Amino acid sequence: MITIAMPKGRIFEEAVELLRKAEYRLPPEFEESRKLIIDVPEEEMRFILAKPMDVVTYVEHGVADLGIAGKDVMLEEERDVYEILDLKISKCHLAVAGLPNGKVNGVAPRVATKYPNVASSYFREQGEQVEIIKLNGSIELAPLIGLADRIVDIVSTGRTLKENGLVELERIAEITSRLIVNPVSYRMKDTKIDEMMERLSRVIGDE
Ligand SMILES: Nc1ncnc2c1ncn2[C@@H]1O[C@H](COP(=O)(O)OP(=O)(O)OP(=O)(O)O)[C@@H](O)[C@H]1O
Ligand SMILES: O=P(O)(O)OC[C@H]1O[C@H](OP(=O)(O)OP(=O)(O)O)[C@H](O)[C@@H]1O
Repeated sequence: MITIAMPKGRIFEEAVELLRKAEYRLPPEFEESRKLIIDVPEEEMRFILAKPMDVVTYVEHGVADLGIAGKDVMLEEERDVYEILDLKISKCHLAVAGLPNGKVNGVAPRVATKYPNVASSYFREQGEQVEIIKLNGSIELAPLIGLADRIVDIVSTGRTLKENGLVELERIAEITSRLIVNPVSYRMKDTKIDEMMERLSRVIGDE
């Protein structure tokens, strides 16, 4: 039996589609129910459904053997898990954005973000002193309302930036979802995990 932590939200649908393409027989419960634990006995698999930021926690603690997590989450927190496969789904990038010709008042620009560690290390590497303001969502609001001078956030289509009159200033990192594994599970259940990697690798897109 193998336990996989799946992120609820936007990655979920693409991840389920990828698993089905790899010929894992997942029941309609995946779309239809509000259950947080879904057992698939014919595949000897158990799926647990978690918040995207929490998937790594379940895998690190070993209550899930595997998980699917955005690279953004992996970059934000150093965790004791192995990243074993780029699933090439939920593509987006992390970027610095702000108002066009936005002026900075004071010495250290204020940067609003859901990713305080990524933002701090990025600006440290740039040799720029900033004040980080942690938010949990609607990051684009911060410069509009005067909470921050810039933001560090996910950009996908660019629509949220555009519709809020913001512009991308610097690109920080390319993001896709990754298959992650608990180090002990990787040793104990290597045959089943390797088989899963092979099956997924065959159906992952090339772009
Ligand atoms: N606009 C986007 N387009 C594509 N992928 C995205 C986008 N925004 C985020 N992602 C990716 O999807 C992952 C999950 O995002 P999602 O919005 O579902 O969850 P969340 O914002 O962390 O959680 P919640 O909104 O439930 O608090 C992110 O970690 C990132 O890798
Ligand atoms: O470039 P786009 O295609 O417009 O996508 C980018 C937006 O998507 C994410 O937000 P999400 O929808 O997860 O909402 P949130 O603000 O609650 O995090 C991200 O934080 C951006 O705001």
